[in-house]
Amino acid sequence: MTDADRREDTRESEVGPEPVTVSADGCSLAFGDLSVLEDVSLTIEPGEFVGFVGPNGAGKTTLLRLISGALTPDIGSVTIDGVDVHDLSSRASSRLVSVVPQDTTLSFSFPVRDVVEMGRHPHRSRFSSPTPADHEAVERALERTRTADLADRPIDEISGGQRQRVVLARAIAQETPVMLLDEPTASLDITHQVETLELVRNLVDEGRTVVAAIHDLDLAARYCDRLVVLADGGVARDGAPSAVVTSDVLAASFDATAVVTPNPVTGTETVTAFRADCDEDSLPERVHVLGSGTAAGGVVARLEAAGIEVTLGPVSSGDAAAEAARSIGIDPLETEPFTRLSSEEVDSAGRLVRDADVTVLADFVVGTGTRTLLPVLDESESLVRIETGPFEERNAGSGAARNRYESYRERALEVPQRRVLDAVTMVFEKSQSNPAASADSTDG
Ligand SMILES: Nc1ncnc2c1ncn2[C@@H]1O[C@H](COP(=O)(O)OP(=O)(O)OP(=O)(O)O)[C@@H](O)[C@H]1O
Repeated sequence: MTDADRREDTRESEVGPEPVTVSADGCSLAFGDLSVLEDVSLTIEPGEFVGFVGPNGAGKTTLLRLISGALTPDIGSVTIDGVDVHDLSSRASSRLVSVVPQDTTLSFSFPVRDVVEMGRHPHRSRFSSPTPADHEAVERALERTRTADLADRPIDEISGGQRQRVVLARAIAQETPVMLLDEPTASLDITHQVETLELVRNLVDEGRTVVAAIHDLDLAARYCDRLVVLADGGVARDGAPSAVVTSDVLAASFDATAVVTPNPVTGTETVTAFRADCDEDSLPERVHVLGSGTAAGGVVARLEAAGIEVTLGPVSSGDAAAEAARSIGIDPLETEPFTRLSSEEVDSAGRLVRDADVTVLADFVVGTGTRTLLPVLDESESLVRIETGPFEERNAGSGAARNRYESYRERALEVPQRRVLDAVTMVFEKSQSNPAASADSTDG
């Protein structure tokens, strides 16, 4: 054993067993004149899965590279379990931290198994052959990433997504207490995205500390314990996904118009972002939505995200639109399903329509519950309608009421169904085409 190896081994034993803590303390870094990170401090606790999120160019990769020791901060330091990463030999640091880079292109043509086996190098002394334990670790990593069937293929002859899983396998075979992943799901199809993040989650549950830059906020919220938003050179927000993935944070850090609703299946935050292509000063202040289902729910969410005051109803309790509205803090005018509206309910609906600058009919159904509502539409200054399926099917058997509704349909500005989530744009178009918004509006 050389002196250098002995020094490395001493440092390795100082680092201690897993799990470990990662800390960045007052880190600043500039590339020439471009300041990328300024005074960034954060601590990642042992066994935590932390996601770095933020707009393009915010410094997520740069911070990961600071943590891995590939870059040195101009000011500040990064420590892993109290040891400055720059005091570690490259071998010692490779036994502590594995990295899956954003660009997984490799400049050689080795078989996949050999690439994964490279993850074992930090565990062996130079020039020694792989041990049975090394072989086992490699096979386990191939299995866990479902790349065993690729093991004999040359790395430069597999797809980008397959290569990404192989590079993750190499990092797993490295058996480090800390893993740094830069966009680990970027080239993966939807099944492999979920599979990969569940695998990472398992690695975390086994005690590893994982930090990953992730663009997909829904996936980040679903799998990470904690999210750190990087923006404008610093940590803009740091906390549990539910505290970080909010429309306010997205507006402030990503300059995004977005609505955040609970995913109906996972219960975690789901982000729906929209184009910001309207002149906000010309938008109506208040819009009433009449309708049901995901069409009405989507319109409500979209308008609310644009800062418009939105009302909804009457809508049957339990309807998807009512649920969507409530999840973003809007109280709909709710009624019993399949029952005639009371005169009070019709009056309330009339008030909401009158008070709104624009009324949106979103998959409005002319049924027992809603036919008494039709006269209320006369109160509307400006109608927009969206139908995401055949009107005839939805309203089959509605008889005379249906004929009456047809006249309102004709008056309404029709928008194609694919634009349900462009509700702001269409409402904007309507208010532009009808600036006076007079009570006797007959345009359409
Ligand atoms: N080696 C480099 N030399 C000069 N500038 C660099 C270098 N690496 C990154 N930058 C710049 O630093 C800034 C941060 O880049 P970084 O890759 O860390 O951002 P990111 O948040 O990971 O972005 P993305 O989401 O697009 O992957 C960018 O403006 C980028 O152009």
